[in-house]
Amino acid sequence: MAAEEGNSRRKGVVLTKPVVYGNIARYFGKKREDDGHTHSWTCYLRPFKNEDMTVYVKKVQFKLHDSYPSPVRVVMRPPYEINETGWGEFEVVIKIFFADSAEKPITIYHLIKLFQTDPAVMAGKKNLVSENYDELVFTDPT
Ligand SMILES: O=C(Nc1ccc(C(=O)N2CC(c3nccs3)C2)s1)[C@@H]1CCCN1
Repeated sequence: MAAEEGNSRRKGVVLTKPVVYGNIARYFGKKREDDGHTHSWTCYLRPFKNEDMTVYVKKVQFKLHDSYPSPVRVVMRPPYEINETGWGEFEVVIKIFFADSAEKPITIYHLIKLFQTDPAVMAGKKNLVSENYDELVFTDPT
């Protein structure tokens, strides 16, 4: 009988990695003359608790709107974030690639939020924060 093929997956083990993703934004106070941009923003993927994500993340790709130069931005090391400016809200596609090549990449969709009714945010006196909590779940990890 052929020996059972070695399988390095740890059956029945589930690893959960809590993360936060989203953006902060700040109104310039007025439209920028040269390009019409009105806000600076940072789109990010962070661990929910302080931990080194490089243990299990190989790289994080942020796909911006095609009107941005080099819209596919790859971040190899923390902080996994993109700093940009703009004038409107659009969807960023965040794709997480894992150190374990057996793990398929995970895709997260985040709408860049710039506008909020809070007067301090509207006046550019306070950052807007738009973020979500999620958990990356690995079953039978290697
Ligand atoms: O706003 C929206 N889409 C946007 C896509 C890109 C935006 C932006 O802010 N920018 C492009 C970027 C640059 N262009 C040239 C150099 S960088 C600055 S906004 C939609 C339209 C209706 C509702 N939301």
